Parts: sequence; C-alpha cells; structure tokens
Amino acid sequence: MPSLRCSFFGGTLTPFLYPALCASSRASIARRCPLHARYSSTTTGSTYDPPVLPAAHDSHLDPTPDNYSLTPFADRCIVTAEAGSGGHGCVSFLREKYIEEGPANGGDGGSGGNVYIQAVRGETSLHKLARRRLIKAGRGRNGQGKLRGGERGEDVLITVPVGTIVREILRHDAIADEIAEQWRNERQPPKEQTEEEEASSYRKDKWLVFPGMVPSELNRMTFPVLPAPRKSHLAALQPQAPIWLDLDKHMETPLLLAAGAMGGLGNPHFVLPNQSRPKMATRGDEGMKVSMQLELKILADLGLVGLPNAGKSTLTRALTNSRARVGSWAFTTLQPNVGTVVLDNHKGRPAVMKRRRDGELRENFLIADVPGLIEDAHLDKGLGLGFLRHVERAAVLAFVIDLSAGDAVAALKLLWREVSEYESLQGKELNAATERRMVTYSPGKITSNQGDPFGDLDPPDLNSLKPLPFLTSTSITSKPWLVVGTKADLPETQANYEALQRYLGEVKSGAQPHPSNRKNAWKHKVQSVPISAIKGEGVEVIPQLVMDLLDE
Ligand SMILES: Nc1nc2c(ncn2[C@@H]2O[C@H](COP(=O)(O)OP(=O)(O)OP(=O)(O)O)[C@@H](O)[C@H]2O)c(=O)[nH]1
Ligand SMILES: [Mg+2]
Repeated sequence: MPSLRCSFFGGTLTPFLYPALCASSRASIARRCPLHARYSSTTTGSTYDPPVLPAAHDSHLDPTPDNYSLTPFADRCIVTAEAGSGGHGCVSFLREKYIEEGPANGGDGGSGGNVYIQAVRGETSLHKLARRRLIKAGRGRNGQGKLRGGERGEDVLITVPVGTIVREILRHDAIADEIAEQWRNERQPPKEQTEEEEASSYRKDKWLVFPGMVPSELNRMTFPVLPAPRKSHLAALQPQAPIWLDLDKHMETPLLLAAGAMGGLGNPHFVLPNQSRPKMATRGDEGMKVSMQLELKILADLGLVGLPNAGKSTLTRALTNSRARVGSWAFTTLQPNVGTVVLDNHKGRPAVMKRRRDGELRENFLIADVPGLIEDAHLDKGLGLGFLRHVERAAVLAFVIDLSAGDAVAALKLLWREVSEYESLQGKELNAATERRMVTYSPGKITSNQGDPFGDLDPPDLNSLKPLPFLTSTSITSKPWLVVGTKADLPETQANYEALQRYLGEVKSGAQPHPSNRKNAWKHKVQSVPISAIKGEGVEVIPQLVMDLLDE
C-alpha cells in the first residue's frame, strides 16, 4: 500500500470506507462501522454476521424511482409587465336643493398600479412566471362626483429567485412617446394655427363627455387644448431603458419596474370664463408595457458536476432535505434541483460555524444538482451544456465521481474538459445563440393606437437584433473545487480512490497540469473526499470543506 498521509478527513472518515488506508484507528472503527467490519471479516476470515439492514428502499437515500418530488422548474421565460392604466376623470355637477345647475365637481381618475420586481431567497424557479406571461397591475378607479378622486390601482410584485437576469425585449410606452413628440415639436418653429383649429379637436381616445350627449351636441361643443401628457413622479425611479438587471442578491425592498399611468382629469379642470359647466373630462392614460426575458442562473454555493449516474442526486439527498429523483439509469435528473444544507438548526451548537461576508452567521448554504454531463456534451450530446449555467455562478464546484465506474482520474479530466469547453463557448456561440433566439431591443417605435405591438410576443426580426452586453462572471476555472468520490462502499473502489488522491496531489504540487489544461486555474488547495452517499457515510465533512473553500 502506498504510504498516504491521512488528511484531515482521511483521519476521521476514510477508515469508514477504506480501513486499509488508516490501520491505526481500526479497532475503534470496527465497533462503529459495519462496512469496516465486513471489509475486515473478508481479510481475517472471522465470522461476521452483517447486521440486518433495513430493506434498501426504506432509506430516503436509496429511494424507489417513484419516490421523489418533482418541483416544477423553469429557468427562462418571457413575461410582459403592464403598469396599470389610469382611471378616467369624471364629468359631474353639483346638484342641491335650490341649486339646479351647480358648478362642475367631477373628481380625477386614480393612477394605475405599479409593477415591482424583487429577488427573494425562498424562490428557486421561474415556472410561475413562465405560466403567466402577462403581469398586469390594477387599473386606477374612475373619479366620482363631489370631487372624489378615483382609488389607485393595485400594485403587483414579481418575485424572482436570487440569480435572475432581466433583459428588456420590447417596450410600449405611449405617454413617453407623446412627451418625446411634444419635446420635438417645441424645438421646431411653431406652425400657424388658428385658435379655433387648436381648440376644437375631439379625440375619442382622450376625451370623455357627459353621458347621454347626442352626436349633434357633441359636434357643437368646443374642446379646450388637450392637457400636456403627464408621467407619474415615480417614473423617475424606473430603471433606465432598456432594462438590464442582474438580481444577484436578496432584495429587502422591491424595485420599481414600471410606474402606473396617470388618471384622467375631472371636468373642473376645464372650466373657462366662457364655459363654466364643461361637459368633458379626460380619459386615464394607458399603462406602459415592458416585455422582458428572465433567465435564472442559480446562485448556489456549491455546484455538483458529474457524469450521469454518478450519484449527484443521492448526495444532494444525503446533505439536504431535497427529494431529488434517484435512479440507476443515466439522466435521471432532467432539471436542476436546489437543496439547502442546514448548518445551524438552532438546536445547539451549529454543525459548521461560518460567517457571511457581511458578518452574519451562516445558517445554511445552497447546493445545485444538475443533470449529468457526458463526453462531447459541448457538441450537444446528452443534455448538452446549457444547464451548466446553474453551476457557472456557484462559489465552489464539486466534481462527483463514481469510484466504481472505472478510472476516476479519466472521469475527472473528462468533466473538466467539458466544463472548460462550456466556458470557452460561453463568450461565443452559447451567448450568440441565446441572444439571437431571445433578445432584441427596439424601443417602442410603434405608437399608433391601432396596432398593438404586443399582440405577438416573439422577437420581431431576428436579423435586426443588437446584442446586449454579456454577463461578466468569474471564470469557472478560477473557482475553488473539490472532488467527491462516491460509491466508496462498493468493493474494489479503494485503488481507484488512491489513484485519484495521488493525481490530485500531483496537480496541487504542479507536477501535473490542471485537468482543464488552463493556466492560472485554481488548484492550490484541491482535496478529495470518499463518501458513500447511499449510506450517508462521509458526507458530513462536505459542509465544512465547502465553507473553507468559500473563503478562497
Ligand atoms: N452503492 C452506492 N450506490 C450509490 C451511491 N450513490 C448513488 N448510488 C446509486 O447510483 C445510482 C445513481 O444515483 P443518482 O443519484 O440518481 O445519480 P445522478 O448522478 O444524480 O444521476 P443523473 O441524474 O442521471 O445524472 C442510484 O441507483 C443510486 O442508488 C453510493 O454511495 N453507493
Ligand atoms: Mg441526478
């Protein structure tokens, strides 16, 4: 046996799985670990009756294929947020005993509801939004008589998982266009316009007249100059167009996406010296619509990368309360699972003490378990590389390697090759394809009231797309990583693990290149840990290891 030094966890854990690696602690381990006893019974010839283990499927770590919870998941969607329209102004007159024809007293319409967005920790998927497509804030209520203003429309809040990227595709904001138009007109030499011409235009989309008015009366009526288009003061808080947000932190307060439109003006606004009882009010403004592409790149602390069937989902189950699907076939997992590893359940001393950057004590961390990678995944084999976007932003990567499935070193190299392929594709085809497919920005040039640019949400013309800025994130190869050798309970996995450990030692010392063959890749503290996820052995060191690597 090569003389391997027992590392920090080698001393405490390896003996459970590989007793030969640490002979010193054998006696104490034999008492606790049936696995160890089984190993030694074969070597010493003593009779050991393995304890009666519960039926395999009783364990939540080795569940039947149908024992899983399928949480609906979507990592991208297109939604349209529509701010509430304003309520209409009211045409009303005071009527009291002895005052038959009282003055105008119509209230103004209420302003529309706002649309807010907030990234919150509890959310893990965009599926709820993907189903909705249109998210509409409430319309303001109409004004009423006795100068009562309309109620404000109800606000809506879009909650998204932390790690969501929001990119605007299309916008329709009639009022902003009107303001821009007015601004342009002011710059031009004023046109000769008679007062009559200016004042007498009736626009059905702008004016509201006294109910019961006959057309002939309407024709005779003179309308005042339309009030200038107005925007809510809140509109100043909207992000600049085009919206491009990376919501990578939990937000305590929501962010305003689209402010509600202003309500219409009641008839007292149109009182003139020669027209004391105006029979018109203005309609509420139309709420702006913004169509956005949301993309979730899960912000987990630990991302699991492995070949299909390596045991990633079993490991996730062992560390968390997740009920990820486990099966003895490739591609059991078809969508990412996010699990929360509880470090402190507030029932005594925390399992692992770790503070966040802001000094707050960590109570948990997130694991992202994604579908397996296969060789040439970058050529779109298997499930491709797209879901690596969910480990791309993980702080630490864990390469999960099945020790019973052949050369562990070769498997690790293969995984790194695919991961670095993903990284190099990242700046090129993947983004270009995504951009081509999903993203276009054309500020609302269609302002006619007849044509609704939002009738069809598909990007209008694929050739006219202007790519948006790409996300900049730390490169995957510079992230700290560790190797988790699973299925160490199976026979004849020890030599494989030892070879892996030797290889990692060489990578660390520089005798071997980094498995991704990239320079400046992180390798100085790389470690491996043998575990049996199905028995839950060895997994308890992983939280501590990950927390240590988070500081890197
Ligand atoms: N003996 C043993 N079997 C294990 C261990 N971990 C997982 N398995 C088995 O390996 C098989 C695959 O496990 P999964 O957790 O579904 O593997 P996965 O990597 O998530 O697979 P995909 O989702 O297809 O990529 C299952 O039959 C598990 O019971 C282990 O530590 N020891
Ligand atoms: Mg799986």
